[in-house]
Amino acid sequence: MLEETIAAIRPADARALADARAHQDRLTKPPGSLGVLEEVAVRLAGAAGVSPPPMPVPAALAIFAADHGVHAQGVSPWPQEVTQQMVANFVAGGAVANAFAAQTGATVTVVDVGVAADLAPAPSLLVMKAGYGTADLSAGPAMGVPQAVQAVESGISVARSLVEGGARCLITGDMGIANTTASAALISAFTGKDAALVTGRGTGIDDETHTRKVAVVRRALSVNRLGEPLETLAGVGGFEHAALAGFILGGAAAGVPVILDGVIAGAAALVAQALAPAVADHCVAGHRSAEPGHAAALEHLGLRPLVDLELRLGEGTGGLLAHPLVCAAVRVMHEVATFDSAGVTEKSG
Ligand SMILES: Cc1cc2ncn([C@H]3O[C@H](COP(=O)(O)O)[C@@H](O)[C@H]3O)c2cc1C
Ligand SMILES: O=C(O)c1cccnc1
Repeated sequence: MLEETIAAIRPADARALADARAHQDRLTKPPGSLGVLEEVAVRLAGAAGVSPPPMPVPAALAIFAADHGVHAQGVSPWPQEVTQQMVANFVAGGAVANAFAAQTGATVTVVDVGVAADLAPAPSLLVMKAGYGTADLSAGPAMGVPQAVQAVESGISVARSLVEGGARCLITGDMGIANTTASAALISAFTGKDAALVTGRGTGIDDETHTRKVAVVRRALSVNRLGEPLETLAGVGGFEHAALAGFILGGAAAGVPVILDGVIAGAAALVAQALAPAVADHCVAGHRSAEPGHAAALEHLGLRPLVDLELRLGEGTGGLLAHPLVCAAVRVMHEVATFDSAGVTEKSG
């Protein structure tokens, strides 16, 4: 399933890109006046292979939840059980992600890919466990490569079934106490940036905890074999990173744009990009998180974030906030008159 998905991902279509740029310049506005939004619409045209690209509605958020053995190293101030408690909150509709999803009309699907407990069944909860939390990545591999592949394929199948159900835009979400530690390790491994530069304060840690977190990330990078993308993922990643990488690949393979959330999605997108370099053509960076590793990941992916509101929450919140902007960018391509059709005189010279 993974190989087939990778093989189905096409780079941006040059003809659709050129058509979209030309169309932007015929619309009744000074060329370039919509700034970054013009580039967003052009990117979506390239990804879809047609200009104008389809409207990215309806949108579907998938929140991948998992626990982390590295939590035992004291890298997060929050107890591990907050992961499962927040899953219950998502399915009850009580989290920030639910409020933002309602605001933009996105559906919310929660996927247990490795929470360290059995959760109460709920209609919006999919159980696709690759394990009950990862092993401590600072002591050895977080998971086996077969487990990583299983979680990646879970993400692919969630993307596929959301698209089969009518979704025309996928938004990434995550929940997993201590997952900013695994994110920093993945980002350091894939970008080559030093652990100290990409390790942030997650949910809010003091200086002493931050120093310990950087040391934990360094240890993770030295005790694990970092080679093939899946080996690196299995060594220092989390089950939600693996599933998110699959979700991103699955959306791209299905021809549907994927709006990335924050640092966890950024780390997962690096895995996806290492497996299928063209995948970034199908992604939109929803926002830039306050986590320093996120900017490093986006730079490596060649993506420019749409929103910068100092968010540091995850769950998909930054991706959800960007969705109306992406919709507006595409709507312009469908609905704005051209100079010819509206009888507006173009600039001279
Ligand atoms: C109540 C609560 C809700 C959250 N929603 C997302 N996160 C975010 O914070 C966690 C990562 O930060 P760290 O690595 O510092 O533990 C992840 O679960 C992420 O999704 C939350 C964290 C908390 C505490
Ligand atoms: O960038 C994020 O998405 C993020 C930052 C801090 C904690 N959780 C998530």
